[in-house]
Amino acid sequence: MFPLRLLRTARRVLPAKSLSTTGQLTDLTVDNEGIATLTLQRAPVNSLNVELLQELTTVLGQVEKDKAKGLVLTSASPSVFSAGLDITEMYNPNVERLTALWTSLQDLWATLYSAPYPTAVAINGHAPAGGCMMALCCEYRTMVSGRYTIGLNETAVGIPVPEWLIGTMCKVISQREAEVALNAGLMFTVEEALKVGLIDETATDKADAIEKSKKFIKRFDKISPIAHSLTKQRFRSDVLQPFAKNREADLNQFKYVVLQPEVQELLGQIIQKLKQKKAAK
Ligand SMILES: CCCCCCCCCC/C=C/CC(=O)SCCNC(=O)CCNC(=O)[C@H](O)C(C)(C)COP(=O)(O)OP(=O)(O)OC[C@H]1O[C@@H](n2cnc3c(N)ncnc32)[C@H](O)[C@@H]1OP(=O)(O)O
Repeated sequence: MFPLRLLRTARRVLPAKSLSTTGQLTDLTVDNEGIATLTLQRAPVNSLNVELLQELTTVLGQVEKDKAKGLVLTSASPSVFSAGLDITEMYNPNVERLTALWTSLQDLWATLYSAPYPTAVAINGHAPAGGCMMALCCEYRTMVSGRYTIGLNETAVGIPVPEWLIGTMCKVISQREAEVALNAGLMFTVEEALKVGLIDETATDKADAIEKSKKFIKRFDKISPIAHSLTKQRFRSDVLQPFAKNREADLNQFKYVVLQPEVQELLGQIIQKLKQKKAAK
C-alpha cells in the first residue's frame, strides 16, 4: 500500500494572495499559476537551526495541503543558498536541542524528498552539506553561475554521511563520483557540478534560476498528479523505506558522533576559522 499523502488527485490554481505566508525565517509566495516559491531568509547564511528546519517542514506541509502546482526553493541571501546545519547547534550542545536538531533535519529530508508535488531549486549561491541535501531532494536543480560551491562536505566537518543521504546523492550522480566526493568531503564548482550532473542547468542570476525552475514545474501541466507522484515515489522508495525503519538508530549515531571529543574539537576549529575569515574581510 502507498502512503495516502502520495495519492495526489488534483492541483488547484489559487490566486497568489490566498496561499502566501511569511514566517520569521522563510517566505512563501504563490504566483498566479499556482507555483509556490519558498525562500530561506535566515541571515546571514541560512544555516539550519532547529527553528528554521521546523518552519521549513511546516511550510512544505502547507504547500501540500493547499495543492500548489509545484514548489521552487531558493534563498534571500545574495551569495549563499544555505550553509548547511548550524554548526553552533552542534558545538558544546545541549543534548535535548541536539536531538531536536537531528529529528527536525530527518523530518525536513523525508518531507521534501517524498513531496507529492513537483519540486525544483534555484540555487543562488554556496550550498554545502545540508544546503546540498535540500537541493538533492528536489527533482530539478538550477544553479547561478559564479564562484560558488556545492557538495556534501560532512566528512570534512567530522560527520559521517548517513546512508539515506548517500542514497539521495547516488540517485543524482554516479555512485563512483559520489563515493570519491563524499569520502573526502569534496565540494564542486558550478561547472564541475554541471559536468557530473549534480545540477541540471546553470542560470545567469537568481531571477533566471527561478524562471528555469518554474519552466520545469510547468512540464507537469499535462501530467496526471497521481501518475507523477506515484512514479516519483517508486524511484525514491528504496531510500525512503529503510530510512523510515532506521530513524532512531540514525539519530543515536548522529548524537554519538557529534559528542565525540575529536568531533567537538574539529567543530570548534571550524567556528574559529569562520570567525577569523570574517575578521580578515
Ligand atoms: C551515521 C549518522 C550520523 C551522521 C550524520 C550526518 C549527516 C549529514 C546530513 C546533512 C547534514 C549535514 C551537516 C552539516 O550541514 S554541517 C555544516 C557544514 N557547513 C559548512 O561547512 C559551511 C561553513 N560555512 C562556509 O563555508 C561559509 O560560511 C559559506 C557558506 C561558504 C559562506 O561564506 P561567506 O564568506 O559568504 O560567509 P562567512 O563565512 O563570512 O559567514 C558569515 C557568517 O555566517 C556564519 N556561518 C557560516 N556557516 C555557518 C554554519 N554552517 N553554521 C553556523 N554559522 C555559520 C559565520 O560564522 C559568519 O558568522 P558571523 O557573522 O557571526 O561571524
